[in-house]
Amino acid sequence: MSSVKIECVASENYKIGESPVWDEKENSLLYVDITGKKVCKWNSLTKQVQAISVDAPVSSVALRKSGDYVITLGTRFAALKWKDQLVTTITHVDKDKPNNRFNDGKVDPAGRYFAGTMAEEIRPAVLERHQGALYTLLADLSVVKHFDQVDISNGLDWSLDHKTFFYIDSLSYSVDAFDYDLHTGKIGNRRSIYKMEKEESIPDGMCIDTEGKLWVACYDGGRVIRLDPETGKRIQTVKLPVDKTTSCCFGGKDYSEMYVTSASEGMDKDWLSRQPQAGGVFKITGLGVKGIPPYPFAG
Ligand SMILES: O=C(O)[C@H](O)[C@@H](O)[C@H](O)[C@H](O)CO
Ligand SMILES: [Zn+2]
Repeated sequence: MSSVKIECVASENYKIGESPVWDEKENSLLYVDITGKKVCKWNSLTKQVQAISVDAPVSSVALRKSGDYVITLGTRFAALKWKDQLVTTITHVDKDKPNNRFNDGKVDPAGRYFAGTMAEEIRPAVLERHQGALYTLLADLSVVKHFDQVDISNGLDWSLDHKTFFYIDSLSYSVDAFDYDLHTGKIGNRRSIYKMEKEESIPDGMCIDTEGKLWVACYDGGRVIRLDPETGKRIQTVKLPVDKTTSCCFGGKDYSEMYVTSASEGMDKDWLSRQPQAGGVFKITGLGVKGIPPYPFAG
């Protein structure tokens, strides 16, 4: 049996750390601090963090085929040139909703960038309901809207055979599945595959492993849980030393390490003094399971 080890690799008390994504070419973990308005890069060789400040809440970052990155910034999809620290808008969504921002985003196996929106939070998980929608940015830089009435658009990933899309709208306390057509990028036949237990609190970011099992970060639950989408059962729980675990991805050598982001926003002094690593980024080793490389945006 492997023994699970957890280490805090970046302890900067980010406000809302999110969207971890492994950049193999750079031996680095990319992630964002949403309300801290920063895109960060942690170099696994030097252990140093580089950060680029942006002018709006930045909720996700993805690799790009042509090099560099794409991000969701406010209600915009934007291109990020790391070396030049240059951000250029690609396109806007939710133009009629000035109080909205993007949240989690991820690229599908065909290179489409999926990302959803939500109303700005008054405090964690408290916001005007049903304001969000799920979008895709296509390689030709056009945008498709899949559905609206979303509360907090969150974790997303695809099954290993690319026939299922997994999705979390946090306030439904459910992990959902859709049939997925990789050829067209269309989704349908929504159903719930897992309902959160009370102590797991709010489902947030999510990723898949090489065995087709889902890992879900539990916001206010201080853990990541491993789910079998076939049986709808939880098969593992890994607790972290912070409550506000926001998202997870695999990275490192052969994608054998898991990286977990967390938040500190919304915690009072007392809570923060009990959890000094709140807002940190964690590396979990010894899980005995690997992940798959992130797909780059095709545009
Ligand atoms: O990390 C995110 O995805 C959101 O932007 C956060 O704000 C939390 O998820 C939310 O507060 C809990 O639902
Ligand atoms: Zn999230």
